[in-house]
Amino acid sequence: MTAHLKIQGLGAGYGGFNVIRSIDLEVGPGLTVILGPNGAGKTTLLKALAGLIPRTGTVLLDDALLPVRQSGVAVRRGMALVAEGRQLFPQMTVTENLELGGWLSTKAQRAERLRRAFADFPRLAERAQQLAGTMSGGEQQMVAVARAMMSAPRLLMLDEPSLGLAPRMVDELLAIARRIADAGTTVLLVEQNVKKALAVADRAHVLERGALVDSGPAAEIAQSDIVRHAYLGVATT
Ligand SMILES: Nc1ncnc2c1ncn2[C@@H]1O[C@H](COP(=O)(O)OP(=O)(O)OP(=O)(O)O)[C@@H](O)[C@H]1O
Repeated sequence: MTAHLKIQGLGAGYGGFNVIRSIDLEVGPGLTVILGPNGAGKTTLLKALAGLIPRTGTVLLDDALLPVRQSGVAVRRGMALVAEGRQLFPQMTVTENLELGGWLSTKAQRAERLRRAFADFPRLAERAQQLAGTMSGGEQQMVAVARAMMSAPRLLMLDEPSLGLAPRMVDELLAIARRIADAGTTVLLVEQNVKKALAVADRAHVLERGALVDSGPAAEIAQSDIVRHAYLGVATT
């Protein structure tokens, strides 16, 4: 079930302007977090990987080249993205939103995955018939993650899942990401909650102005000067 992503010389941006430049990155099994300040290009990186915007360079998923700007192919190959803002259908129920996540699967697969989603997210099972738009921010984020899991991805990309959520909900969502990684799906997480993200991640990369400036095991990155000073508020001595 796990996936291995190999990115070489990746560039991407908007209207001819490259936001990210020549990124080399490997993402293996477990939970990998991308950290970085606002505007560093984290969302752009995930969008480029998902095939939603043009890119240069190569992206290999389990040694097979992923075509540019073909998000359907990326999904078929096992990649799922939970974008910032969740993008649920607010007038549809939780169940209907989840079923849409299984659009590429058979009816039987969809039923089995829905059963599993409700087992993994009991809070959603209780609210199966509730309209997604009436749920709390944290619950909506859970629906978005559960919906992405309906495609049984081997690589799950999460763009700031904890944005705007209360601390307890942030903990819950990061714990969900950890559980998904432990269950065998490779997870690539973009997160602003640096301390909490580093506590659950296996590996971390720091993106600044479109380039990677630090990479390593999460525990080491948590101790690195760049992260301690710029993101964890530790005063320079
Ligand atoms: N659709 C777009 N068109 C033009 N420029 C864009 C577009 N989306 C993002 N940008 C620009 O690209 C740069 C990187 O944005 P991006 O959203 O990737 O950063 P980020 O690291 O995810 O930031 P944040 O943490 O604030 O979400 C920013 O300067 C942003 O203004």
